[in-house]
Amino acid sequence: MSSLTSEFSSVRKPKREGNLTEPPFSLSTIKGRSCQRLKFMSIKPLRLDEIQKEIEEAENSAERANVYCPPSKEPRGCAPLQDSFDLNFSPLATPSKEPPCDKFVTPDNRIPAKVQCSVRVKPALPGLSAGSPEVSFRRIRVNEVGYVVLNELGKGGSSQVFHCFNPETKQHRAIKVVSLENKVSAVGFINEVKMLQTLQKCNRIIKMFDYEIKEEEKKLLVVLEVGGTDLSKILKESALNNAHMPLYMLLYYWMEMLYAVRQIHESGIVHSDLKPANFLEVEGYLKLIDFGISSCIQSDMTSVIKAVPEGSFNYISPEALSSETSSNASSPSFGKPKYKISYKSDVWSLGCILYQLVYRRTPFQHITQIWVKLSAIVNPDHKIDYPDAHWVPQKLINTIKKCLQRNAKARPSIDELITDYENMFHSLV
Ligand SMILES: Nc1ncnc2c1ncn2[C@@H]1O[C@H](COP(=O)(O)OP(=O)(O)OP(=O)(O)O)[C@@H](O)[C@H]1O
Repeated sequence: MSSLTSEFSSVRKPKREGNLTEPPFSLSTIKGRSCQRLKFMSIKPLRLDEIQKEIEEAENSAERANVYCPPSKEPRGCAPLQDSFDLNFSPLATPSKEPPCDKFVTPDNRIPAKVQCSVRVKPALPGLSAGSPEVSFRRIRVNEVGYVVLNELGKGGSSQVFHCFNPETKQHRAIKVVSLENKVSAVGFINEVKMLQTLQKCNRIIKMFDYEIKEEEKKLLVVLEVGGTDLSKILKESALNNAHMPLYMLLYYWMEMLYAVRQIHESGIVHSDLKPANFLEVEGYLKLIDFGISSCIQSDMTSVIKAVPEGSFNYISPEALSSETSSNASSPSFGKPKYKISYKSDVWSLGCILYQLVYRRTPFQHITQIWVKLSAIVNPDHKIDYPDAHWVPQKLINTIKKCLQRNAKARPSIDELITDYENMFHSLV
């Protein structure tokens, strides 16, 4: 953990929850991938997260059935009553049998329906008669601020996100609990915290209120504003309906994505992993989350060089898969592959998402063999299919075509896409 600690020490730790604003950082890192295995691949996807995630999820499914509980003082499951938060509600009726600690019971009044608490009978505690129920909550402490865990909001490769409640301030928060066991993905999460700090002034970026590294437990806890559904879940639901997404919804999501990405590009940041799961609905807006592999671009540059390909397979740009090698023999990177990522790489990913909003699949999703898929993405002779889509204006299909050009320079900028969108919108109303 020593290298991790030093990475983190460059990030100022806020004492208490508050508004975080820090100067930009210029760290470019890798997240969640196996560099060793990549050495043996002819086409090297920089990011094997999807595959790794599935394997890890399968391995850890039993463990993840339980919510996070700091291991130090309390046994997994129930905390002693005196440590519980006073939420000012009556305990539940005594259950006839002692339920297992991990079984949650949901009280039906005074607290939100989704609140989960554990109940066990423990006789002869001060103030409680024998057989009285002990009601305690799963809790998470971040920099001495206590939060009650309400329910799980989502999972990532090495993280769980919980809906939490601060009984003192009565505020709802999302707390991301990240395992730092894997040093490679830990670097990505450190990058994410730094990027989030940089972007706190932007209203289309998820708000981060606080964070803490629990070194002994090898956990990073990040306190965020609570969002609703992410765009991938919205798309899945819409696909289940077996109907096209209504045009007004489609345009709304497209506009929201453009405004969110414009904010990061204006801040000199390339996201590099734009996909529906990384756009979260918060109070009617779409906000960006997950900056694990994003990079700062210096003001006098237009691109950044990466050592390995990065991004999710169905949204990754051709340039993130095509390596160039340095021809300068005196350069330390001589002979090593380099991948040139620019703002236009995000535009490609946005084009893939817009394609998915229209056609309910991504442009290369039908190619199941991974290497065939990656070859198709980089191959200019592979023509992307644009079936008839009479339910959307042709201008929208043209926008997708402009975004999905293999020549990154030919793609429009975010500002141009916003102008296109506004013109199209005005012609529709
Ligand atoms: N602030 C939030 N409010 C509500 N839900 C959230 C919030 N943050 C994350 N989630 C949910 O949790 C899921 C996982 O979060 P996130 O993408 O940040 O994790 P990750 O570990 O970085 O993921 P990945 O492994 O894909 O990089 C999201 O897709 C989303 O559904």
